[in-house]
Amino acid sequence: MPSLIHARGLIKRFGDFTAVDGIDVDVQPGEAFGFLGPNGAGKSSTMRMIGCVSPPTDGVLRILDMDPLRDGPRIRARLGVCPQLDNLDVELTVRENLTTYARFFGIPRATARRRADELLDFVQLGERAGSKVEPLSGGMKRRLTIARALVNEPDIVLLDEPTTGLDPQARHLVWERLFRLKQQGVTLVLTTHYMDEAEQLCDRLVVMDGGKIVAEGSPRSLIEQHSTREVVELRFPTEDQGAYASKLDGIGDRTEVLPDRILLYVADGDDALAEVHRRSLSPASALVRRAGLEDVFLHLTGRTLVD
Ligand SMILES: Nc1ncnc2c1ncn2[C@@H]1O[C@H](COP(=O)(O)OP(=O)(O)OP(=O)(O)O)[C@@H](O)[C@H]1O
Repeated sequence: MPSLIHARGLIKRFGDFTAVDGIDVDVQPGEAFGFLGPNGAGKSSTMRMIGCVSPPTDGVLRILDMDPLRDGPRIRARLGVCPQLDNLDVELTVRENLTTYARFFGIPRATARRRADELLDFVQLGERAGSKVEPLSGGMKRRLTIARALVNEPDIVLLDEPTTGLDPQARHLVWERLFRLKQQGVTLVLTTHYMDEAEQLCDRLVVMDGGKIVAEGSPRSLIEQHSTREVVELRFPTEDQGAYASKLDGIGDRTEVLPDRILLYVADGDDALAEVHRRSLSPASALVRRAGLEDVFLHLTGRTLVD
């Protein structure tokens, strides 16, 4: 089966600046695929090319086996798009936001109304169908935007930073709905700079930095390839964490010195912490945790995902 999204050497330039620098991507039907990277990595620029609203500068891009330059409207009809900033119509009610959008796709009025009600139930906004958009919370607006993206029963749903700006409870509710969609076999393509979001939702992801893909794989395989199993986070009572780094020599595979803490990459965190104490070092705080995608990003780029 051909990939739903196929990119080779895909480039987006703005004047002299290269925002997306020759990336290769393949997304298969039913997959939840992620672009993980910090602000400015080129994720949104990539999504806009996939969404057929920004033409590639160079390279190959096929969406649903069509050419975005020639077949933009036909492709867009089969995409659901949830942009980074909610662009709901505040003049309309919650339900009208869906039924009006459905009209763009030529969906008959009665079908649109039925589908709108089903989708509002799905995103748990059924009781708000008749209310205006403005008083909804950020999480509700995001769920409504997701419902709107599903109105045309799309083959691919594009979500640009689906939970940025939401509080933890609202994020979990969005994740839970997206997980349901995934279980229904909907192909999800999302961008995020939250490693927990990528770990929760993505079957496969690419890590982007400076317009390039620096790694690709499932969250688990990326962590296995680029990190030890556990990490010990040590905070020493000093302005200069680096002063302690040499005292930790030989503990674990690798050490990362951050402005506010030192990370020890180790197979067994408790053993490593015991060794720290044997060396008579007294960190102000010590935490043993499992390695995650943040550690992968730090290892590959020397930087953290969220500054
Ligand atoms: N229309 C534009 N004109 C000029 N530069 C742009 C334009 N759009 C994006 N850029 C630049 O391209 C780079 C990549 O931006 P992009 O929005 O794709 O990154 P991102 O990974 O999605 O980050 P964010 O999370 O901030 O959206 C940034 O340096 C941005 O300033």
